[in-house]
Amino acid sequence: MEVKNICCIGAGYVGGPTMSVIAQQCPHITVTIVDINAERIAAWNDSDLSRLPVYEPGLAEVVAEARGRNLFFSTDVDGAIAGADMVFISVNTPTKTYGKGKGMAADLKYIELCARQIAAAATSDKIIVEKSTLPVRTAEALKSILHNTGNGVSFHILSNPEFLAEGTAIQDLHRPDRVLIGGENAEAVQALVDIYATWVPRERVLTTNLWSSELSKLTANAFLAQRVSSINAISELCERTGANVDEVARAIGTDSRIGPKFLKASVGFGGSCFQKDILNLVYIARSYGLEEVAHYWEQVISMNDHQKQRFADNIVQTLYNTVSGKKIAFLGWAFKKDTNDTRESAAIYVADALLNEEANIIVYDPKVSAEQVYADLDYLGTRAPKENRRLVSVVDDPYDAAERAHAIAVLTEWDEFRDYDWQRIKDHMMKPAFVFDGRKLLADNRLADLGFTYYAIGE
Ligand SMILES: NC(=O)C1=CN([C@@H]2O[C@H](COP(=O)(O)OP(=O)(O)OC[C@H]3O[C@@H](n4cnc5c(N)ncnc54)[C@H](O)[C@@H]3O)[C@@H](O)[C@H]2O)C=CC1
Ligand SMILES: O=C(O)[C@H]1O[C@H](OP(=O)(O)OP(=O)(O)OC[C@H]2O[C@@H](n3ccc(=O)[nH]c3=O)[C@H](O)[C@@H]2O)[C@H](O)[C@@H](O)[C@@H]1O
Repeated sequence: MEVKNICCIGAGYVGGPTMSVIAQQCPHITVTIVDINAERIAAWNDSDLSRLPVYEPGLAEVVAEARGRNLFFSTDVDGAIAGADMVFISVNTPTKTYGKGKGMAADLKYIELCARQIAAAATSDKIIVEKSTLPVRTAEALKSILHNTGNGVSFHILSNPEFLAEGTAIQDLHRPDRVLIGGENAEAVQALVDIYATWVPRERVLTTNLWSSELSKLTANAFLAQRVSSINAISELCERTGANVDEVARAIGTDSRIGPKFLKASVGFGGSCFQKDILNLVYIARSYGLEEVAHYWEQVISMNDHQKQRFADNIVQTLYNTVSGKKIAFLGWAFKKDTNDTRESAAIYVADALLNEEANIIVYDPKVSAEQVYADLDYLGTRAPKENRRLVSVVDDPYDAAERAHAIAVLTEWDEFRDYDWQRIKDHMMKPAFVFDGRKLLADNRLADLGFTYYAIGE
């Protein structure tokens, strides 16, 4: 089965970069990425590459190479489905906000809509690839919809979860630790293996049954998040005992069974997926009556919520038990460095807790717009949008953020924060000049020697 035309439904953080790399690496395949969001598609087609809707180091170069050659962005979903041999589904699968499973289960309505649209638009046989992160056994539902509502053409369903991390998406896609493909039909599996094998060493392309592939994605995210919650739990103990969490992480990480990666203590993990996927795993376990399994994984989220809350609490307590009317400068709003994505960022929840105490917050983030900051706070619904705009301002110069601030809170580990003129910052702050480092980023900057009162997570 040779694939000549690929359609990807969903031009988001996954669909955009993933398909751009496939197009770059496979010039013989035409890749069309479609989305119902016309504004997003227009941004992907913008001749000014700095305006692509997703910021990822190296992405603009990949798009520049392939766009218009064999990579296309379009709103014509039906047309792209009809012309494709292989259709990737890469739409969002957020946590349900209503009905059964509210706050826990994945909302599969966008997936189902895609399946129905594929069934209606398809006039020839197709391979359908689940690229979105889905609950185990979703392929069964997809199969049922496709076979019962289609035009008599046949569909083979594959699971091909994506493991890229934001901020390093292009590097992760160029050199993945592994590519995972689950499926029942050997020919369909081979067709997708062949695409990846163009640039990924064959031994790194793993094939499994459908259900293992679907479940492996949720499991991978649960294990990764669990490591962050584990080191964050230890960070609190470090703060009480004089141990230093980075030293502990290094000491345990050199054990090859534990490994050094993903052991950086922080103000809490964010991002669109860790929490959503663990909640989904918990929901699935509970739906099979596996209460202990559900409870076990739930703790990863409880620890993360605790970490964000205690970071905010520490700021309030240290500032003499009141932040009312005080100016707190936030360095960073994105959920990690090198991305403009703010979904579930710890900064949102820390800000919310401080705003409940009537703090004034001034945000600086090199890649996040004021609009986005307000949208994130408004989405919580804790207070009126007008109130968020009264209490929070967003600036595009870090030194302006620090001006007359009572404290600085570091929420994202952007490299540039290390290189600031910290003496200049201190000179313009209220005294004592407090820094609360939620990323342990400035531990080597000798802020205490400069006269700051410096607190870092885990020391
Ligand atoms: N963001 C990440 O780093 C990763 C995300 N994932 C998974 O990938 C999936 C997609 O995530 P993101 O790309 O972050 O989401 P996103 O929200 O950035 O993009 C999804 C896109 O799908 C579009 N869409 C929804 N329904 C549609 C329809 N019926 N027809 C056409 N377009 C439609 C939306 O307009 C949106 O632009 C999720 O399941 C997520 O869990 C997996 C690995 C990494
Ligand atoms: O399914 C997904 O969406 C993706 O989720 C994560 O990727 P991502 O959320 O983009 O970024 P990570 O690097 O995993 O960071 C997640 C959060 O954990 C935090 N983190 C990470 C590592 C660490 O040691 N400490 C720590 O606090 C980060 O600051 C960030 O807030 C996974 O790493 C990807 O493999 C997966 O594909």
